[in-house]
Amino acid sequence: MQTGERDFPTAERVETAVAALAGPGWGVIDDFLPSSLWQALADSAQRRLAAGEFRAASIGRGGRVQTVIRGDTIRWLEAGDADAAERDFFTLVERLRQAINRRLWLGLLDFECHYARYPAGARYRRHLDRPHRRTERTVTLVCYLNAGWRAEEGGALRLYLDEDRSVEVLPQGGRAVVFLSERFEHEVLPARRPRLALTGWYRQRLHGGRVI
Ligand SMILES: O=C(O)CCC(=O)C(=O)O
Ligand SMILES: [Fe+2]
Repeated sequence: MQTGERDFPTAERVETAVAALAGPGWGVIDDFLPSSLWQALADSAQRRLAAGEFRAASIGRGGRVQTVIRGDTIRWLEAGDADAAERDFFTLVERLRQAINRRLWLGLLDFECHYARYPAGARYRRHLDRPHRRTERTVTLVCYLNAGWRAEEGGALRLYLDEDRSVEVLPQGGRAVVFLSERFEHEVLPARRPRLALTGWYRQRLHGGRVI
């Protein structure tokens, strides 16, 4: 951590995320990232976008680009070329990883994440991040990087809780959503303005295509 202010999320917010996963399996945590950090991350994303580092996202493993299903462009974060804000983010997600493992025994080994930018009108249709345990992805963490988002701008994450219930979460800067990747289908609704997020997954080990 570089500054006291970046020393987030506080133990309380980490605890909220862990309790959400242990209880309903999902949760929304406002101000999970302090404004200094999410704004710095938004700047980093814009810089990487301007440098041409984003690519159209594909579907599934080695999948094809299908913008009807998924219209965002992404840039994976790499520890090797991370800037100061991105390194702070890695420190925070490591803290949460350890807290989850202590409480939930999920055996999370690591974390992969990318920036995702949805141009106005783009969406990501209903899907599961971990279909049939075929991927290592166990816990999804999405952190939003958008200043002053208004409800009428759309772009909510719709999370399907069960057969008849869903919640819609606006991509407000600093807000995080966590959920168990194999349990909750979700979709990104189209927005009226570009929508930026840092999306990541804590992973378990896969062995012969199955989790051990
Ligand atoms: O940006 C979001 O709210 C969710 C993105 C998502 O579902 C994904 O990248 O798998
Ligand atoms: Fe997803």
